[in-house]
Amino acid sequence: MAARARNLTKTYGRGATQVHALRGIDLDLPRGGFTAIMGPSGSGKSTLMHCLAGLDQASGGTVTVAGTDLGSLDDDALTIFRREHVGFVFQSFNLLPMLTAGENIVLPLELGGRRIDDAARERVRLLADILGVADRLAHRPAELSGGQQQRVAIARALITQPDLLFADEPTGNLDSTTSAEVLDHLRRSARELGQTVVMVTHERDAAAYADHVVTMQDGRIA
Ligand SMILES: Nc1ncnc2c1ncn2[C@@H]1O[C@H](COP(=O)(O)OP(=O)(O)OP(=O)(O)O)[C@@H](O)[C@H]1O
Repeated sequence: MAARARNLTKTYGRGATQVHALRGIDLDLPRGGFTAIMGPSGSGKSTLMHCLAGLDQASGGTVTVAGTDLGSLDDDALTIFRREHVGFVFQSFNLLPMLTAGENIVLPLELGGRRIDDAARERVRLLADILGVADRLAHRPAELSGGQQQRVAIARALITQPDLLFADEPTGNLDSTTSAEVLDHLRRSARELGQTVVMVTHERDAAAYADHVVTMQDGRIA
């Protein structure tokens, strides 16, 4: 199992303004699986993702990622844990404009103090191939389409071989044809690389690309 949540709860605020964003979530994310988290606005999708990714502390229950109980880590340890075990893709692609696509992809390795050796270069080639951006590596983000930028962002998130890749509304800024292309490449990444992918989405069409769909309703899994 790549990740596991047990009786996960998250409460914001106190007293009259208290919000129970998560009301006891049990969830298993199988290694190499592509899971979509769906549900209406305010149902707790982002909160669940943030707790699973170690971006936010749960109020109760446990989250285990790659065998580590996230509740046992302090803030510094959590930051290191995220850098080594978790990848993120957002609605806005967040590529650095002055770097080429290839330089953006290896950035997480450099930030983690790792050398760009032959194995790293080989992984860049493999990811660029699977994500269909092999002929775009020397271009800057401004010279790429939105879909290409998002596929570069996915390659960047996968370069460290994270135990979990989180994609938060990854096609929110893309038209439907481009979205389909990005989702197809995301699914290929899960299948061909054995990467565990968790995607938060509003859209049923997007969720249809996943192997498993988790539907949230008022802080619970429906
Ligand atoms: N920082 C916060 N402080 C207080 N309440 C919050 C906070 N973050 C989220 N909430 C509340 O928790 C509930 C769940 O929010 P969450 O963002 O997880 O939902 P969501 O399903 O991701 O919604 P959307 O699809 O609109 O992004 C909502 O009622 C929201 O208002």
